[in-house]
Amino acid sequence: MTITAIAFDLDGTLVDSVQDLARAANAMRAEMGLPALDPATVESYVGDGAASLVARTLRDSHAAEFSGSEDEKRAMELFNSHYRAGLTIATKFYPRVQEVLHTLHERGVPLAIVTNKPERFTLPLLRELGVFEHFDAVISGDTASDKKPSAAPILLAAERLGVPVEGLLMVGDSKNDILAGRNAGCPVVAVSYGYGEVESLGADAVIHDFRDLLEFIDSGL
Ligand SMILES: O=C(O)COP(=O)(O)O
Ligand SMILES: [Mg+2]
Repeated sequence: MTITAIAFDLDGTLVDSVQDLARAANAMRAEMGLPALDPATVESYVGDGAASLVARTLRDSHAAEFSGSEDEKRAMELFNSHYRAGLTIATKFYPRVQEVLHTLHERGVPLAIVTNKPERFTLPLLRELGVFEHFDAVISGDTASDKKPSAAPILLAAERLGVPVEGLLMVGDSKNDILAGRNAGCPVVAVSYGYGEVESLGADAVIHDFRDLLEFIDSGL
């Protein structure tokens, strides 16, 4: 397998954003007269984009999906404004992410972000963390025709990077990332430290430390 480019998931893979997501969700809940949720509960609701996160944190239920009710619309507006005002208060890169991104960028490997987070958060977050310039394509949850687990955002990333999708490695922390990679026909590496349980989902490799990505890539480049 020859890897010519890499697409990274964002939340749970490059950055731990749970504290800021939980703060925004709880600020929304407080304004709606609801008690706070603990960050671990909010973490379990992350992965399918902001609308799902808002519906789930509003109802405190994994089964909740955004239906467009007046309550949900108000919750969405509140969440959006609180999260946009504090995208990187506590959000941090996981260990060794910056050094590996820098190494890959220096080597000239085309890099993309493929996240379910909406553009209005993804773009300023990458800028605030100082890594926006490392990426040749940024595909957010509302950039392509559909979100992960659809293949659409990965196919769009490959098109924008100008590489065949078979050589684009998808790196992610959740079932959605692995399924999207499989649906797109590209190799997949899962990280074990993120928000999803990935050990038995059929990724080509599961890594526990971000630096192990270099070894995986060097075996295929
Ligand atoms: O915003 C989300 O729900 C998850 O985002 P991710 O695709 O970067 O993990
Ligand atoms: Mg993720």
